[in-house]
Amino acid sequence: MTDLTITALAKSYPDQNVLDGVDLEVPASTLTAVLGPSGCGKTTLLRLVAGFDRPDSGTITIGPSTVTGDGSWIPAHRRQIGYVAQEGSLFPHLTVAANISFGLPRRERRNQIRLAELLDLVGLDPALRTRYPHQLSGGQQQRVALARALAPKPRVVLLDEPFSALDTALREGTRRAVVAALTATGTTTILVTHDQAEALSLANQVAVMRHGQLIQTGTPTDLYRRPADLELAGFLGSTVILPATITDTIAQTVLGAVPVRRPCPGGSDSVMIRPEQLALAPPEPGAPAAHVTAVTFYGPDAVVDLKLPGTTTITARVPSHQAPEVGTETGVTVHGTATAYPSRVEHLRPAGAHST
Ligand SMILES: Nc1ncnc2c1ncn2[C@@H]1O[C@H](COP(=O)(O)OP(=O)(O)OP(=O)(O)O)[C@@H](O)[C@H]1O
Repeated sequence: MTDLTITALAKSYPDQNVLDGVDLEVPASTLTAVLGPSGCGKTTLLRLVAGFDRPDSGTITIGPSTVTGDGSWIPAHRRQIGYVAQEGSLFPHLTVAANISFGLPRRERRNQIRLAELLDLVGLDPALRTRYPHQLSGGQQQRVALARALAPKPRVVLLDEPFSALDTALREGTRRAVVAALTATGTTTILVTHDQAEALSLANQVAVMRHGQLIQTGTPTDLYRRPADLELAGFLGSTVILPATITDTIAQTVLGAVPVRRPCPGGSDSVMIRPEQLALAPPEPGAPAAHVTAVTFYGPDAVVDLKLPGTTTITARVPSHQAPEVGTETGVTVHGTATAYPSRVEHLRPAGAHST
């Protein structure tokens, strides 16, 4: 069941078209990440859904109600929406308990059981209830902000880059606590982020925004494995792009025959794989070997720069304990399938292959 539907939404400012025909369906009780670079229109989209701004055209429907468009306008406070901003949204002069209770209906503000439930939901120690925001870590503050947003049992929660101000150590635990609370309450959620790993790891559905349009919407695995174009492939992660001759569903590449996920309408002469799909092993006698030109150690894994016969260079990502020595020769095999793209000369190095 779809809980939130956005149709042909457009918004411009005097000097700029910010949203240009956005369509999005967010299924009930799921988390959709809207992913895009800074300035692409993510916050504008959230503000229109929340009812803080009006669009130029288009409709927004929450459950059975059209809240914007088709002659309807439901103000922000009647949309049953919770909003969590990047940082600093707590009232500095109120305790944790008072901040969270502020989100409760007036008759429930003294309900200590509900307050305890909300603290538990977001994984906060009840002892923190008497502290003020400046006495909390950034991660604790964001959990309080979420508890306050969830207090009135909203239909939809909007998260505007809620983890981006946290340092790496706090970010992971806070993300997990927030998603656990949203899942436990079955809340329909939109998260906007410019962080690919965050979108891919947290969301049920990812919608990628570019210049005010959603260019592809799908599950995280779909997007990562079958991005709509090579620019999006590179935005979502590192790529290995190889020239290929494709017959039916097999691509002949410098690394041998690789199965292709889907044929490319109009033909194709390049395929994309991810660096972690490359496995390195001692070269087979007679088989082409690659020369290891650099190894970058990242702890659990390592990035290995390889020069193939000719002048082609590619990059593999392997478990760090399997990384070969710089200067040695290695065999390279491709695991899994590749995605085919129409010829895009500008994405290829003069040598004919490329990895980012
Ligand atoms: N009130 C406004 N008046 C004029 N221009 C605006 C206004 N609000 C946003 N913009 C412009 O619209 C564009 C999109 O802004 P928006 O905040 O939606 O992007 P974003 O993707 O959320 O970026 P970020 O990740 O940096 O927050 C930007 O170029 C911004 O300068």
